[in-house]
Amino acid sequence: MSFTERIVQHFHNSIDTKVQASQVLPPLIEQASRMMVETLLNEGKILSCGNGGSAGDAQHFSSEMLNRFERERPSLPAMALTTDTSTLTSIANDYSYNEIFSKQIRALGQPGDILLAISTSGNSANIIQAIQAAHERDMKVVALTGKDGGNMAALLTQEDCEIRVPAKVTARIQEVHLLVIHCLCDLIDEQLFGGH
Ligand SMILES: O=C(CO)[C@@H](O)[C@H](O)[C@H](O)[C@H](O)COP(=O)(O)O
Ligand SMILES: [Zn+2]
Repeated sequence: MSFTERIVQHFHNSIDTKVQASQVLPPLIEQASRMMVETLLNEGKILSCGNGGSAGDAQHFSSEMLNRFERERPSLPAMALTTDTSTLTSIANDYSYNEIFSKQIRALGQPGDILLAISTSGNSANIIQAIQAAHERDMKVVALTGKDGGNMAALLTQEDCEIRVPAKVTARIQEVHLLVIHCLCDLIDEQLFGGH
């Protein structure tokens, strides 16, 4: 296979994954957006976390809340837990990498806030502990997952929402996660500032 064919194959795989996801995820994305709007209307905030590419997605979401998505509107309260390297390294160094998000949630999370927990496998230990900490703080969880949902899926309650991409390749799952994030931003703006 030439590099061009290889690249085209990536594009086609990504397109196919998005088509499959479009057939199952819309109701879950709508449900998650309504959860987030309810939190924001009640003076709550959205905390986000993930590892690697998903850390980028966590920051992508918070930046579009704090700044804006596509329309001019006031800033919305969100915070990625993946950016403060002094906090991340000190928690990992003094306690465990598994606690880098949960320790922050115990300090920052308030009842009614939402945790956006992103993991393509659903098995990253620090995301598992983040969800446990969020529940301890009476927060709800919106989980972006993939594969079989991993151990995260069993942790989620009826109050939470899991948006699980029907795919097994991490990169393809992440490509859908980013589209989901943009759908969430659009639906949040539409509910808060649009006609709905
Ligand atoms: O972005 C990629 C792969 O495309 C990687 O950096 C990936 O994010 C890392 O392997 C993460 O550690 C995977 O964690 P998770 O998605 O299973 O929670
Ligand atoms: Zn990636």
